[in-house]
Amino acid sequence: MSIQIRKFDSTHPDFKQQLADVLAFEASEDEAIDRSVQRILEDVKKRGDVAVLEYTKQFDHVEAGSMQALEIGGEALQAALAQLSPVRRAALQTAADRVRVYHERQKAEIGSNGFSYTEADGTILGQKVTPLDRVGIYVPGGKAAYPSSVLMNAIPAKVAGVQEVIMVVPTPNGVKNELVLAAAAMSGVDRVFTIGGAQAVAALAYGTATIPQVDKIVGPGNAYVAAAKRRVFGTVGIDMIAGPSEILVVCDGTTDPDWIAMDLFSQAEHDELAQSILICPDAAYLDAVAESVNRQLADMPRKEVITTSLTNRGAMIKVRDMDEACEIANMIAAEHLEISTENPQQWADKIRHAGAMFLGRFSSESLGDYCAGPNHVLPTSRTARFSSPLGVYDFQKRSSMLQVSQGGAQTLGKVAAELAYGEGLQAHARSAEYRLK
Ligand SMILES: NC(=O)c1ccc[n+]([C@@H]2O[C@H](COP(=O)([O-])OP(=O)(O)OC[C@H]3O[C@@H](n4cnc5c(N)ncnc54)[C@H](O)[C@@H]3O)[C@@H](O)[C@H]2O)c1
Ligand SMILES: N[C@H](CO)Cc1c[nH]c[nH+]1
Ligand SMILES: [Zn+2]
Repeated sequence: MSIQIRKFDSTHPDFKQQLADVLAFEASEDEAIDRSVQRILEDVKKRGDVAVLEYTKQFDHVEAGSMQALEIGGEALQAALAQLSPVRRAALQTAADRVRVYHERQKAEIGSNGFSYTEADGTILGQKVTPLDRVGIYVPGGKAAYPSSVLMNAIPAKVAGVQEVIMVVPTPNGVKNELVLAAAAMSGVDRVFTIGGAQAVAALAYGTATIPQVDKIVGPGNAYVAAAKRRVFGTVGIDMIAGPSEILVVCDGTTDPDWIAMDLFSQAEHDELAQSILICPDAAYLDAVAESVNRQLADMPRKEVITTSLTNRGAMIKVRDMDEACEIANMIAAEHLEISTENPQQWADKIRHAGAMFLGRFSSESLGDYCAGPNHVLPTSRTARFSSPLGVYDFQKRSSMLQVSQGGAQTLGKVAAELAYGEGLQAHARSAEYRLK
């Protein structure tokens, strides 16, 4: 099996259009997914647990007599943790500790006490920060199991002070991943249901007889999960659209081509719809990476997923220079951007849009996926132009606080009444005027 990754040259007159085509999902595929997700959401909203059980049978091949049978209790979670080998447990603990330290630092940086200030007349204005009451975390599980995603979702929620974290994770053919369950125990998840896809998102968003409705749903998933989150937004909060994984490598042509080929594989192996792109000013280097891709493919267990992903959604782009590479990187706004160059900071300074930036040859994206500390739940499909990594801030909300003194009511009352009359809103005006002396 060999891979032909499409090659592009930024000097080609149609390059902008070619790039747009590379970045777009097949529109028809997207619409078909959205239509089927809409049906599933409506059905779960109407029929609750019964519909979730049916879809779980259809998509995950798990037949359960009741939704309770799909809940994994606290004891089973603790047992999974206890049964890990010492080496694996230590690795999980190290990752969890590093993720916690990073998010505690983030919480300290963004603040959780709000603020207030007092004006000369005694009026107090400010903002109160409150953790969300109950959140749903989606942990993907269709093609691979993601213990690391349990940590990345649950730890910032608990650091923020969320009372109740409800996790959903599909278990295709009923196969439970012990490391996923152990990670749930380690990160303090409160309840776990083995359901996935749009039906799990619907159950969390609308609530069923068994699954409590949450305030917000966070976490990554495949295109069905992403479409479902998009549709339930408004009924519940969502963090972002974190769909099929993406990696963009900007390289100056001096990193070992085998390293870069493997970095491209690392995201391609997630999903047929994952996207891996390499940009470099050196055409010979792109050829060397293409050769390495085909040489190393033979050793990859997930060959078929990698091949489909790289063939359909992969790209190699020859650019004039590194400045142009950064411009294109900003247009792509990838989930992960590796800047594999000498002095990477000078190029990072030119990047405005990326979910996470990995600077220098030793910062492989995979370290961020598991244990470096920053969150691996990141915006995909160019939404890094306006979205941020999952963080403590996603599990907090803010309320404005106003305590107007009698003196303040005099000054503000006149201003408010004048503007209210201007808007034709009598009650607003009088409500302010009643408090004037
Ligand atoms: N952006 C991030 O932070 C991040 C992190 C980890 C993983 N990921 C991505 O998460 C995704 C995980 O995908 P996955 O498939 O392994 O697991 P998943 O849990 O996201 O999806 C599995 C579910 O998809 C549903 N499904 C599958 N085929 C369907 C169909 N034809 N119709 C309706 N529903 C269907 C099923 O309900 C199934 O339970 C990958 O794309 C990976 O790249 C992203
Ligand atoms: N790369 C994924 C985010 O796109 C996260 C992950 C988990 N495990 C391996 N990788
Ligand atoms: Zn990954």
